[in-house]
Formats: sequence, C-alpha cells, structure tokens
Amino acid sequence: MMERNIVRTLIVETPSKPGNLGKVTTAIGDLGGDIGEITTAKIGPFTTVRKISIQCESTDQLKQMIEAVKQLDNGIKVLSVSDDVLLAHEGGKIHMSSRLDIRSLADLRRVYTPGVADVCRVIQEQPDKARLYTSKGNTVAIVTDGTAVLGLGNIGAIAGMPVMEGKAALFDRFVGISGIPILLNTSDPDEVVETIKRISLSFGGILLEDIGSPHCFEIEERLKAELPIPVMHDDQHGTAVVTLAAVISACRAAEVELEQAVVGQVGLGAAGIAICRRFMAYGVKEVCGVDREPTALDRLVQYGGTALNSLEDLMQKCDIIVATTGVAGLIRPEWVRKGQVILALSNPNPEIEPEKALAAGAAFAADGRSVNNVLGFPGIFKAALNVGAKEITADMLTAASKAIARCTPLGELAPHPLDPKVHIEVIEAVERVALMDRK
Ligand SMILES: NC(=O)c1ccc[n+]([C@@H]2O[C@H](COP(=O)([O-])OP(=O)(O)OC[C@H]3O[C@@H](n4cnc5c(N)ncnc54)[C@H](O)[C@@H]3O)[C@@H](O)[C@H]2O)c1
Ligand SMILES: O=C(O)C[C@H](O)C(=O)O
Ligand SMILES: [Mg+2]
Repeated sequence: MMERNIVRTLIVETPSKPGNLGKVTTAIGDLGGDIGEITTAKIGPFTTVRKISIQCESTDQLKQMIEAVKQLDNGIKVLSVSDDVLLAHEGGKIHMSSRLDIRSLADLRRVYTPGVADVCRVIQEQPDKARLYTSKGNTVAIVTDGTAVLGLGNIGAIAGMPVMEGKAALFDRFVGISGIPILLNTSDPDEVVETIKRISLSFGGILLEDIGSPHCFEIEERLKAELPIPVMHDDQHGTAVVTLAAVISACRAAEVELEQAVVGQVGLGAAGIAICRRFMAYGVKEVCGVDREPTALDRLVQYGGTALNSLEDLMQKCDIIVATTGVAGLIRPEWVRKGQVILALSNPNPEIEPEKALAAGAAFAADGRSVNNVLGFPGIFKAALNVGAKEITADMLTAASKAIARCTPLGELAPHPLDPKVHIEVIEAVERVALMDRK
C-alpha cells in the first residue's frame, strides 16, 4: 500500500552539468519516491544545490532513495535531509495579534484603560453589542476531546492540537475567522456540554472537531438545542456537505441521476452517518451501509438506511461508495465494479488509493485530501456569523453542497481548496438561505 506519509526535503549538490538533476530524480522515482517541489538554493560555477521535496511511504524507502542518490557518485552529494513538516510546526501554526496599533499614550488609553471601560458599560447595557465591539462575532471555538483525530483514533486532545491549529489556520486564510483551539480533557457528554456552554460567551460559533462516535451525536444535538450560537460538528456535517457535492459532480459528468443511484457507506461513525443522512435528505432512494459495530448499523436503520452484512456485498450492490473508517487499504481493488464512484475519504490514508480504484475500473475516484471538509466549514461559519444565524440548518448545508458542486470543473470531483471563489460562493449561498430562514 502506497501511503505517502513521509515528507522530506533532500538538499542535493550536483556538478553544474546538464543531466545531473535528471539522474537524481530518476533514482528517486525508480524507488517509488513522489517528487514535489524542486527549488534551486545555489548556483555556483562548479556545483548547483537544490532542495528536492519528496513523499514516500516509509523510512526504509527514504533511506534507500538517499543511498541510491549517493551511489550516483559523479560528484553528486546528499548534503542533508530535513523534515519540513516538523520544522514548519515549531512554535505552532497560529498566533493572536492586536488589530490596533499601540504606539502612543493616546493609543493606549483608547485600546485599554480608561477608554475600554466605556465599551464595557455599553455592552453591560446591551450584551448584543459585544458582536460589534469585540472579536466575539468573528471568533469560533474549535473544540476537540481528541477521541477521533483524523483516522489516528483516540490519541488524546493534546496530540490533536496540530489538527485544531490547522483548522484555525484554514479559517483565517480562507474566510478571515479567528479560530481558537480548545482542548478538553474529558469525553463525557455531560462534562463536554457543560464545559462548552460555560465558555461559549467568548465565541460567535462552536466548531466541534475530531470527536468520536457515538458520543459526538449527543454532544452536538444538546449544544445545538441549548446554545444561541451556531454549533457544527465538522466531521459530521462539513464532511457530508463536501461528499454530497463531489457525488453531485460525478453524477453530472456521468449523466447519471443521483436520486436513482444506490449509495454505499463504509464506516458509520461521525462522518459516515452524517453522509448517509445528507444523501437521504437529498432524495437518494437507497442508502446502504456497513460497520463493524452493530450499534452503528442500528443507527443507520433508524434513519431509514439499509444495513448490509459485509463490505464485499456493499461493493457488489452499490454504484457510489463512500468510505470513512480510518482504515487504510480496507477496500481491495478486486472488489471494485466497473463504472463505480469511489470516495475513500479517510485521512491521512484512504481505504483505497484513487489511482488503484481507477485502474480497477472505477469511473471516478478521490481521497480525503481532495474531497475534504476544508471546502465547506470555513464558508458555512462565515455565512452564519455574517447574518447572525443562531444555528446551521439542513437547508444551509444543502446550499453549501450545491455551491461547491457549481465551483467544481466538469470531470472533477472537487474544486481546488485554494480557489478563493469556492469559499466566496459557499458564503453567499449559505447566507441567502440563512436570511430566508430568518424571515
Ligand atoms: N475527508 C474528509 O473531509 C474527512 C472528514 C471527516 C472524517 N474523515 C475521515 O474519516 C475517518 C473516520 O472519521 P470519523 O470522525 O467518522 O470517525 P469515527 O470513529 O466516528 O467513525 C469510524 C467508523 O468506522 C467504523 N470502522 C472502523 N473500522 C472498520 C472496518 N474495518 N469495517 C467497517 N467499519 C469500520 C467504526 O466502527 C466507526 O463507526 C477518519 O479517517 C477521518 O480522517 C475525513
Ligand atoms: O482534518 C481533515 O483533513 C479532514 C477531517 O476533518 C478529518 O478528520 O480527516
Ligand atoms: Mg476531522
């Protein structure tokens, strides 16, 4: 299984002669290394130094590639190997900064004492004004208990912090929201709900992230009912929104009517159950599922889905397969039927690599890197905050799916996450529906 989890940068020196870079990249490619960016660090009269970013599946494979480059000899040298991902994380990925400059005493008096006291009094009289005079209206808590971090499982909240900081960085980058990671050292639903309620005054919304099933369902439902601000569990609804968008795009390209297709969901946890519900709400007639937990299957049946006995049965029966189990390589290529749509969405590694699914006959295939909730949650929250929505409704989620599908180039399953148009379209579509809901 090609997992491409190891990302490293090789600093390679070659004699300044045409063909040497080709020898290096061939040596890496022959051993299965996936080459990303190549930048030139130094061009001298005799030698050139380049940084070559590579992805591979294991440290053994990395060692073999380094050895192969060294063996090329002819003056070709590996000067060093750096772990850019760890380096980029040093000091964390986010930072709180002041929006106002403080250079003079007058600034200080305006930003802080005594000026600030007047603002406090205004808010004391009209608490709603906090949305105008503080950062509350543009700040979202990103809350985890660390029980289902990506597909890494229950690794604890502190180990999940890099993911939460990542979501905060995405909020800032794509829609200008301040995301504040909140790590909980409990996963007891009563304690989680109580803790979030007690800190909720600081925030315009609550994004629940990487909270495992089944406790995530109760936590989200209770918070939605008890808090006057938008609450959304990203792994449930952010994922479901983006999955539906991808399948709408696949059906458009294949000229297939989604409502008539049979959808099969592998893994009925947080993401899986929400995906099934989203397809049913969209009007898909038959949604089937498998899970190793009988209680997860019962949940699907309660919502109107069909529980199947085995993954092989599901692969045989369904036209569209979505997998969110966290288990890399779970789907065997020989189970893939010709013409199927396969979305193997587990991160960091999918249930089947898209290339393998396509080679086995799938019409469309994608993994969780491209069909990723980053396309949904930033715009959904920005829209909800912009219009002061008290909740994120099913109609707002459907609007987000359709907006993402509209931004998807024909023949592809998802737009590029760095395309600013996607986030703008999601914001506009969701705002329109939220404003209609308010009337
Ligand atoms: N691409 C995305 O945007 C996106 C979003 C959310 C989650 N995910 C991925 O989905 C995966 C699951 O996340 P989650 O939050 O739903 O976790 P979860 O723990 O709530 O759900 C996982 C489910 O899979 C089931 N499962 C595990 N192994 C199985 C097997 N061998 N056969 C059948 N069922 C099995 C579990 O019983 C559980 O019900 C993770 O890898 C996560 O990275 C991807
Ligand atoms: O974090 C991601 O990349 C997507 C998703 O929220 C996940 O848990 O895998
Ligand atoms: Mg997640």
